[in-house]
Amino acid sequence: MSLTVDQQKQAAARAAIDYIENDWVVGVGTGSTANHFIDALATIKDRIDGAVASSEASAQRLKAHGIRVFELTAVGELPIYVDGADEINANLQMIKGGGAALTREKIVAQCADKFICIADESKLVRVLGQFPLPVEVIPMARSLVGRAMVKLGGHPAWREDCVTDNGNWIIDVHGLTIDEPIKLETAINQIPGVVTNGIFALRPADVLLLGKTSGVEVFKNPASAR
Ligand SMILES: O=C[C@H](O)[C@H](O)[C@H](O)COP(=O)(O)O
Repeated sequence: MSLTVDQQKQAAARAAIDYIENDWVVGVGTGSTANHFIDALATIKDRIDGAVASSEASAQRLKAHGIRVFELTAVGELPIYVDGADEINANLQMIKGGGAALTREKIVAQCADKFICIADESKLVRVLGQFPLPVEVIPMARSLVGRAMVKLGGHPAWREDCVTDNGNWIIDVHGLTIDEPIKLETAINQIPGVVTNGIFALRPADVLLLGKTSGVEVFKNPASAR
């Protein structure tokens, strides 16, 4: 058996189904790996109550499968959140937002008791930052935030063709070596006009289901009690 990258994503997504208990409302992420998870969730839709989506795209896909989609405000807390990542390190800290859904993803993840990251093996890195760091900004703050990112050692690029589900813009910051993810996540979020940035270190994943060419490997966050 030698799984392709897409098969690795699908295998990780299917493995996440084992963590879903009856009558749960499931927090659902965004992206190609999360799409595999939504498709897998459809196979057990009769034993769950529904889902909370982290993007309009995921909400549409869930609804197309006949899965009930709740507003987060109607549910409050969630037992679980399942999502992909652009990069993840050994502490299960991540870069997310390649699909511009980072802010809603961070909000839904924060409401979840357990965060399961599903990813193909290319996403596992030693140090975060090879993938350009997405930062969601209020449009009028784009230049201000860009200059601040240069001071932090990055090379910002405006994702010109992108408006987020929240009506904001994305700056992708290249050239960062993120040795201290919590520190940088916190620092960037202090810049006026930043909605949030794509470092998920203050709230890392609890479990990583990593699809590899040989199958799925499970990593547990040693710092997590969940
Ligand atoms: O905004 C998008 C999300 O953070 C995704 O989870 C991330 O980009 C990974 O996407 P994919 O599963 O397509 O690699």
